[in-house]
Amino acid sequence: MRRIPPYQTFKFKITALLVLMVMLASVLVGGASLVVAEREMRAVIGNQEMATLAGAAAYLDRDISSKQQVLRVLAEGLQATPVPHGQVQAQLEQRSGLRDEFANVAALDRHGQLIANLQDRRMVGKLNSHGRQFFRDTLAVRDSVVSAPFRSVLTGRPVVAVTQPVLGAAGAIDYVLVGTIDLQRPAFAGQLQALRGHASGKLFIVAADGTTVYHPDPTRLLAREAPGSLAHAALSGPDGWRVDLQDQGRATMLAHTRLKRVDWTIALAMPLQDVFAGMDGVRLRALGTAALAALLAGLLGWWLMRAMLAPLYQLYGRVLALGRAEGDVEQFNSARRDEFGQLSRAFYQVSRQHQTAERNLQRLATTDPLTGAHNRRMFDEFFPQALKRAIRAGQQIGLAVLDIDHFKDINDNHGHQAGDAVLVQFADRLRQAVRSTDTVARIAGDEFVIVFEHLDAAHDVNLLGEKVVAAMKAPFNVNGKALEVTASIGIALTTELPADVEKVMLAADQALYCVKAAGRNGFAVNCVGAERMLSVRDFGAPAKADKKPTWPSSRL
Ligand SMILES: Nc1nc2c(ncn2[C@@H]2O[C@H](COP(=O)(O)OP(=O)(O)OP(=O)(O)O)[C@@H](O)[C@H]2O)c(=O)[nH]1
Repeated sequence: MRRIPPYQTFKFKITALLVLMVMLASVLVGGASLVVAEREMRAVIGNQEMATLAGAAAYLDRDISSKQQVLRVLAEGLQATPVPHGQVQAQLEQRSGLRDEFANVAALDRHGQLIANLQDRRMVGKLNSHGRQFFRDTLAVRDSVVSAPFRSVLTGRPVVAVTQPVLGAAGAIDYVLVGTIDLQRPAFAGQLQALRGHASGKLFIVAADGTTVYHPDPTRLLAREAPGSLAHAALSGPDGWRVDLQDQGRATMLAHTRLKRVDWTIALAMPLQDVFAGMDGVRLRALGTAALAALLAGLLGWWLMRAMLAPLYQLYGRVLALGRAEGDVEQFNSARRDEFGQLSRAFYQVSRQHQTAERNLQRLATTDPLTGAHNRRMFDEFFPQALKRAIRAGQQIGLAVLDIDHFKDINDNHGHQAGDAVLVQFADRLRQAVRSTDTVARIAGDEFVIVFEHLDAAHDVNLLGEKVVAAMKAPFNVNGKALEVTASIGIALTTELPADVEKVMLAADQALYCVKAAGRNGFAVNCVGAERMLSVRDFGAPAKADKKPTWPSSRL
């Protein structure tokens, strides 16, 4: 039988299906978990960034607030003991702590004229800041203001200014103290840099008008941010974080919050790829786990399939053995309660039906349908073998050829059906007359044969002929009518003959011919017996009962 390629086997297909299903399930579950985890992680990271920014904003608010406080305390001191404008410079220089707090502290009279400058007293009188917005605002609100960032004329560095008006005795503004904060001073930049969190994070501060207050790239300081930039995005939305922005072609997470003391927004931008770098590893591990699970499932599936399909392979082996006539169909009558048991029992039933049909066919092929006796075909197969068996066993075998006398007349006078009924009864009587080991066959219309087996040498062969003749003595019952039926019988014996089928049959035929020639209704063992029978009839024995042959057999 043709061998199935391994990849076409049911086992392989089920295993492949199992592997695919496990992989699919792993990918689906893993993928869904990753999506959820990623979303959760975004929220966690976003909230972390917001907390960082809140800390940074609080730090800046405190810083500016403390600087305003320093100036306020200074202003209150100067108000308590008013000094002429010319001595303000000396007052400032006496407060050594001011240099730690500010890049520079200056004083402007009500017209914006520089009346004191801590960093460089030579500038006094040479500068007027009347046009500066923070100066005008301070005069307008009569209180401390924080300026927009600008480049200091005095230091050339980007700064913001914190102001504090000093009031005169009449309550009017006498002069304005201006403390500048260097936006590039290392302490300020260092603090903000430390707050940016992720290495690739970019922390920046932008004023409400779009001017950059702080940026890790010094060239961006004081620059106006264009619409579409991250700074613009931070200014345009409420405090919070988002992941839908691009920065230099890279998806970016932006968190931003407004300061309380000044109208600044502090923001932190980070490439999403860096934020979720850990997720790539998780993704890879999830994939690896899925592949490993699929492999294990495949191996387990293969092993399970082998174990589960073992009964099927056993069944297959039994069918093959049965095909080689090595097995018994009974072994398929399985008691298993599963599908394999069902299949085996179904095969068993079909095989049994097949066997029965075969036997019926065999029987039909070897049986005469009218009389139920064996037919010519069976006799032709059987007799040569019976002859051989008898010769091997050193036994005699007798072959009787029988012909119903004047059967044509029965047909003609009583009808064909009556003829059939005679044939059936004739066969029945023959079977009852002989032993069960003897074989009766109908070989032509009204011609029968009997094979007598297991005859020992001393057996009186005449008894065989007598038995058959006696069996036909009683009238036949045909449609309620009694009918006298006789037969002519020619018998041949093997011990007297060479073991040759043709010759045995010829001898029996010759004996039959002799009986017929002698007037029918009797038997002869070979020809001599027929002659004796003829002589009996010649002696005038008209009644059927008188025709019983009592003579000994002769030899050819
Ligand atoms: N009813 C019936 N008749 C059959 C059957 N087969 C053959 N016959 C008839 O049997 C008759 C046989 O006749 P024969 O053997 O020639 O002659 P017979 O009348 O027996 O004459 P003898 O043998 O010389 O006594 C024929 O008429 C056949 O048609 C059958 O199955 N049924």
